[in-house]
Amino acid sequence: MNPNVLGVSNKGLARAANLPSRAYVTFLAGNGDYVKGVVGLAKGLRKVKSVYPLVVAVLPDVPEEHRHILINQGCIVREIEPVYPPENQTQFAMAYYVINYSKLRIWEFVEYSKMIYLDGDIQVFENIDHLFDLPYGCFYAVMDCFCEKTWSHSPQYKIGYCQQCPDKVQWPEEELGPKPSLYFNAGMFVFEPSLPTYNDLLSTLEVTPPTSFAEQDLLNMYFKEIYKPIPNKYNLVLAMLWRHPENVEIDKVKVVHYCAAGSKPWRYTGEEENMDREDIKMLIRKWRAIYHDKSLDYKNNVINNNNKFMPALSKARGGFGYITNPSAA
Ligand SMILES: O=c1ccn([C@@H]2O[C@H](COP(=O)(O)OP(=O)(O)O)[C@@H](O)[C@H]2O)c(=O)[nH]1
Ligand SMILES: OC[C@H]1O[C@H](O[C@@H]2[C@@H](O)[C@H](O)[C@@H](O)[C@H](O)[C@@H]2O)[C@H](O)[C@@H](O)[C@H]1O
Ligand SMILES: [Mn+2]
Repeated sequence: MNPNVLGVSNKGLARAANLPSRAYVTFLAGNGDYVKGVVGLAKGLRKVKSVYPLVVAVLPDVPEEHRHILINQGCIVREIEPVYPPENQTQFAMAYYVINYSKLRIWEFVEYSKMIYLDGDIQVFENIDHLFDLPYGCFYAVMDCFCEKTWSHSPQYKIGYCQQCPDKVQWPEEELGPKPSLYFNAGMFVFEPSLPTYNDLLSTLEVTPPTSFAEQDLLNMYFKEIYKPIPNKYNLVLAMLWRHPENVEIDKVKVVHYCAAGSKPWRYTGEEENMDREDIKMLIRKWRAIYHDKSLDYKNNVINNNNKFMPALSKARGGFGYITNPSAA
């Protein structure tokens, strides 16, 4: 019986069964090689024994074959419609950033009370399930860095100011007005799906002129009042290694974000600037070891649990590596 017919949502079922309705979520667009990033992420979460499923929000252009690869890796694949920004002449920092507005659809996944969003070019090397227990009502993410060329359009970059080292170059308030609010990298964040927030986000998008970092700029503006920075170890933006090494304790890093130019592990050649660094090569090796580890494939991790209750829910909960009955997956 579909729980909704009973007038009880999955979230209601989760509460009734005292199960937290939580999940990781990532975003996949196109028929290119980012699917390898998502497979790596799926296997990485399994390696660290996360108890929550990974939902993959896919655009319609993601081919069936890629969707099956992800389902066979234990992911919950959800198709979303694209979200486009208002007509604009913006030069995004990267032309493809325009598709990243579609990430905003994940606020519609209200069967989950809390989700952790992770870009497909992220890897989780240590369990971060505890972040789901952060207090409700805030938006948690790691602060970004303004020192890469991708920021050359910004006043911060032009004067050499970065929030990662706010005392190095003082922000000239009299000349440029108040210091910018803390700004997060939108490759990883802890959030609460909500239809009112979703509808308000999309309405805000319709009246907001697009800017260089697309949905990342919009999210920073929208959640400014409730944004709470979390430590860099939860989303190591690779540029931090050469821009702010004093802020990085590599042995304590739990999550690595392969966002620097040339650092996508599935297409890494080592030719781009900074890509011949020993720490980069080590992080690429770590990612590839997980990606190629067959023991981390979903089929090798099927665990029957005592699915005595909530068959609908347990399927919805679809543990990550914890399968109720394989045929139901
Ligand atoms: O062709 C693409 C480009 C991006 N993405 C998704 O959008 C996210 C954001 O893009 P990206 O990570 O390349 O941006 P960066 O963090 O490097 O600026 C990726 O991680 C993927 O999850 C995708 O699926 N296909
Ligand atoms: O669409 C905008 C994107 O903006 C962010 O990427 C940027 C940002 O981190 C800069 O600070 C870096 O300099 C740059 O390399 C990196 O690509 C997010 O990682 C990505 O998910 C997405 O939101
Ligand atoms: Mn990314």
